[in-house]
Amino acid sequence: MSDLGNFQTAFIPFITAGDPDLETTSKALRILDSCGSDVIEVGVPYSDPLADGPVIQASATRALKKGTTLDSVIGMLKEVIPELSCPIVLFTYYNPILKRGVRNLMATIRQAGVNGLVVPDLPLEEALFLRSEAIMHNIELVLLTTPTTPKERMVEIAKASEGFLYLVSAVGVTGTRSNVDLRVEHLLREIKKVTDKPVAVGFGVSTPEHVKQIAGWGADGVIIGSAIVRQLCEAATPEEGLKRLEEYTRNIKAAMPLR
Ligand SMILES: O=P(O)(O)OC[C@@H](O)[C@@H](O)c1c[nH]c2ccccc12
Repeated sequence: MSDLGNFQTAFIPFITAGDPDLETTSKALRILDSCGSDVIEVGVPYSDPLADGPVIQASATRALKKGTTLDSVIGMLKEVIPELSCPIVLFTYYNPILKRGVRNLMATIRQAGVNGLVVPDLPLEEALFLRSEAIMHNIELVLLTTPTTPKERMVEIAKASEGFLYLVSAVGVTGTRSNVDLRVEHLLREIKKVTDKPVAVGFGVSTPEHVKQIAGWGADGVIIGSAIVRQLCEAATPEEGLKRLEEYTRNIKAAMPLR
């Protein structure tokens, strides 16, 4: 994944697996892929998503109520990944990994065809252990840095992150904001001084204007989660949700500037 969109700022959508159901998720993955997503983050629903705002929390709750588990998500991915052209990054909190066992998880997701992993609540001290296990299984562990991460810690995170670096653009939880935090421009400049790895910006992004602004500041990729999840969950039926998803994704992709 270290070659995010070479000629165009990369579009990285996030989707909660199992909301409204796993069959719709697999159809949504095909749509996101065919509409030109460069990487897709697939979220494993979790009961205590501390970093998530109301939209993704509600999405995880619905998926869990449908009985979605780490195993059923991996089973669905194993089916659909061979039909996709873009890499898949599994998104899970740390607890389900510890319960399953790090080595077992890495081997299982690799075998399913997953390329990368994001663990939002992973402490940096434990990231290095997880990173070595991930590398052994040819999985890229993507790390996150935030507007409040101290400079020296951000340098360590940038060095250790595989694939790309996730720059969280805003303090707080996920969820669409009306404006992108202007500090992102400075943060991107600071990060680009210490690493040549691609940097993708997420949190609060939802409109073509946001995307153009972030790309104009030099981001290699833009991550959109809550606004993607809303296309599906605000629709009356899964079919209508998939139509809304396709329309929204084409809109955003069209706004991605060439670099
Ligand atoms: O929902 P937003 O504001 O578009 O932000 C992306 C975010 O959803 C996705 O990357 C993500 C989902 N859950 C997370 C938890 C922590 C960090 C990031 C995430």
